[in-house]
Amino acid sequence: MGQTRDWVFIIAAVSVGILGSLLIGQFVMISTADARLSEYTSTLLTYSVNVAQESRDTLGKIAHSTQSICTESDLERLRFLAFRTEHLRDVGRVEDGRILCTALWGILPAAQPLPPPNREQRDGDFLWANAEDIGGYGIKVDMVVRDTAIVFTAPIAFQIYERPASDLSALVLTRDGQHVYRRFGDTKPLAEGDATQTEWFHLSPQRILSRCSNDLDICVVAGASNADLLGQPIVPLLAATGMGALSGGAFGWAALWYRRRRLSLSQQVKRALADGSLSVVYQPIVRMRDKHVVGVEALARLSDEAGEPISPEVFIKAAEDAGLVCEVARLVIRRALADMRDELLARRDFDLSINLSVLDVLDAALVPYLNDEIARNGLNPDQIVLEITERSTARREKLVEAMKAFQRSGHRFFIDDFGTGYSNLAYLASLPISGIKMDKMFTQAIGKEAVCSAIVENICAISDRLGLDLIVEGVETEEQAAYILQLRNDAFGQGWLYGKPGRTLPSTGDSRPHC
Ligand SMILES: Nc1nc2c(ncn2[C@@H]2O[C@@H]3COP(=O)(O)O[C@H]4[C@@H](O)[C@H](n5cnc6c(=O)[nH]c(N)nc65)O[C@@H]4COP(=O)(O)O[C@H]3[C@H]2O)c(=O)[nH]1
Repeated sequence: MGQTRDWVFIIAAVSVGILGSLLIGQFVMISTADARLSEYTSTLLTYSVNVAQESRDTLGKIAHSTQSICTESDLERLRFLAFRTEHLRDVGRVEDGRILCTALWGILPAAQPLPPPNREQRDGDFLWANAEDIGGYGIKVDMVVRDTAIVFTAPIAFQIYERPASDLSALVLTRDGQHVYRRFGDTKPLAEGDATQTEWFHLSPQRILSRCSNDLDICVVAGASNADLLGQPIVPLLAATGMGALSGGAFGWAALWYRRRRLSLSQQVKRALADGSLSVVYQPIVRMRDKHVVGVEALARLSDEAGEPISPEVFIKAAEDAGLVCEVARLVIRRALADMRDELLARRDFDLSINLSVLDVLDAALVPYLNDEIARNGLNPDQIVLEITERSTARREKLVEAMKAFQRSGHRFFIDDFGTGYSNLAYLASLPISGIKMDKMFTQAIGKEAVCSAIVENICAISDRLGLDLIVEGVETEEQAAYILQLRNDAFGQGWLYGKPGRTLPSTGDSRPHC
């Protein structure tokens, strides 16, 4: 059942991955198409406006001429104007709807009647698009007439736009769309389309964009039709699908693995609590100047099904997440008090340090539990040292209150892993503590990293000034011990130099490692 559910989850993740990658692919395609379309529309509009502006300027110059029309001097001026234009083929004169003369043809032997115009503009200009058989030569041409002036747009004026890329098309037209100046490519989809389709939320593969001139009655509606991922060649399509399937599958597998690992970790803690296989080891704490053992730290141990040890930092976190950490604390307290009972009773200067998580300290039922266990074993509460590592400042006030409850019962607190996380100096002042444990990362940097050595010096000096005991963690070499001792002669030490964590109590004063 569980396996079937896992497979369904993986298949769902693969499907989501494929869908996601196809969606991303489609987004990439449309944004690329939109960028091309925007560029194409802008350049075509600019070009069309230039052509129209040249027509208008030339018409203005001819219409406002004071010359009598089609006289030799008028023709000379027309030729001059025609010669200077870039996008016009010819310019001329009309009267009563007939062409009388042009710069190119001179005076026509017979005046040529104009066909009815396609459009009359508000400013009085008449427009013809593709007017046929002008001059009787079978020529198709675009023309504009103003008063007695006529200009003919050069048929090749838009030549560079005549053959757009196969997926592009465009219409150059008036703002109301009634008069089309030019068509490029297959403009059928443009007539049917919606010019807002380049908005990001339109995933349509047919992209349409419309832009208009601010000054002239000219707009460009352009379209790109190649923004369809599914219409692409099979290889990139398969590649996108494969990538999506792979990433979806990998994500699904990783999520399952993470869930299983977390589940199994908390289940292992639960089982170990039930069958008692969660064990406790003890590491000696010594007075560094004479290596006299003054106490032990109880450390919880858990192994996986293959017998491999699981780091306490990992399973304690899992226990915290699964709401089991208070049970772990009770088991460690019960075991450690029983294991160390004889030594604690025999030596009043011998302490037992127990790690508590913040959740343990906040657990109001733990104080009576600890007191009951101490009383049951006939021990002194001041021989029990509680170590906490504060990693969050969020519940500081509550934490201080809870710590005071333990303190009232005679227990002492040490801040563990001092120098990491939030256990800073300002924090020290606010906590009811007897001492600090300097994190092993500083000890192990002694003689190697100048910055850490400086921190060690400061920790030694400040703890001394505040009257706090100092336990130095992770002492592995005589050099580290010597360095600490010249800073604080009364420091306590814990580390492999004095003894590794072991199941049994290290014998008093013995500095040899216990494994
Ligand atoms: N490299 C090196 N390491 C040394 C040396 N001397 C001691 N250590 C290791 O340093 C850690 C000291 O414990 P901690 O700072 O309280 O840090 C502890 C403590 O925060 C937590 N922990 C362990 N047992 C318990 C428990 O019963 N309850 C709670 N809440 N936390 C626990 O897990 C942490 C890690 O515990 P361990 O893996 O046992 O790791 C232990 C110990 O094995 C040394 O010379 N060199």
